[in-house]
Amino acid sequence: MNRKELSRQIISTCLEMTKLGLNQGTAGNVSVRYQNGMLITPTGTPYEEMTEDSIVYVNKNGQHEDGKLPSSEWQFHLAVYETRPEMDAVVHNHSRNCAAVSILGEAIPAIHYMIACTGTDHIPCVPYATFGTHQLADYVRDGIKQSKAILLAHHGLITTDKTLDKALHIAHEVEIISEWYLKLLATGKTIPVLSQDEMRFVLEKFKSYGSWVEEK
Ligand SMILES: C[C@H](O)[C@@H](O)[C@@H](O)C(=O)COP(=O)(O)O
Ligand SMILES: [Zn+2]
Repeated sequence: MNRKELSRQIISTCLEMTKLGLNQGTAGNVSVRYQNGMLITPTGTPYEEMTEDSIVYVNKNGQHEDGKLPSSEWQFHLAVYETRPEMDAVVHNHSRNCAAVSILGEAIPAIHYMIACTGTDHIPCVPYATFGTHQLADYVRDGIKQSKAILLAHHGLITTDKTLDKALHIAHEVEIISEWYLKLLATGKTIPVLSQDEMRFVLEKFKSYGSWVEEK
């Protein structure tokens, strides 16, 4: 796909993220793998104001094209592409329930089988580091090896997949799961979780189920 088309897809993913209630203000950023690096949203720009020309090319060494400033989180986007060569899209947001759960600094366990949409049986949470830092990118590099979705403590969520649609779809699912988890925690009761065997079974079934099919 050419740069123009990919840039359009990035902007429509951002707008869809807002429509789904997954973002507010200028929080969040979106990228796709492109040539020897990535195309990424500009920093601090409301999604409604973005045009194809606003999208920034950053190469794999972190150099960006002149006259444009990439997202402050360009380092963690590159870290995902380095760590997961099979993935081509990254979505980051501060959705309400994901950001709230991230403050606990703990993984979400297998409270519901839909967690399997992340490719594993829990949603890991990486430690806090200041936004836009190398340290945060290092935490992301570690976390994203385990799952297509990771919580960033005191911050939000990152998802990755082969396409923007899929990465956004996972972000939406994880937001709903986070909401369920917060409701369950509020009961004060012990929360039952699915067994590892059951989650392994669901993960297998997802390989041939609907939009969760793994493309080779
Ligand atoms: C302060 C920023 O909002 C930070 O939280 C970053 O992680 C973010 O989500 C948006 O930053 P950019 O506009 O630089 O992409
Ligand atoms: Zn952020």
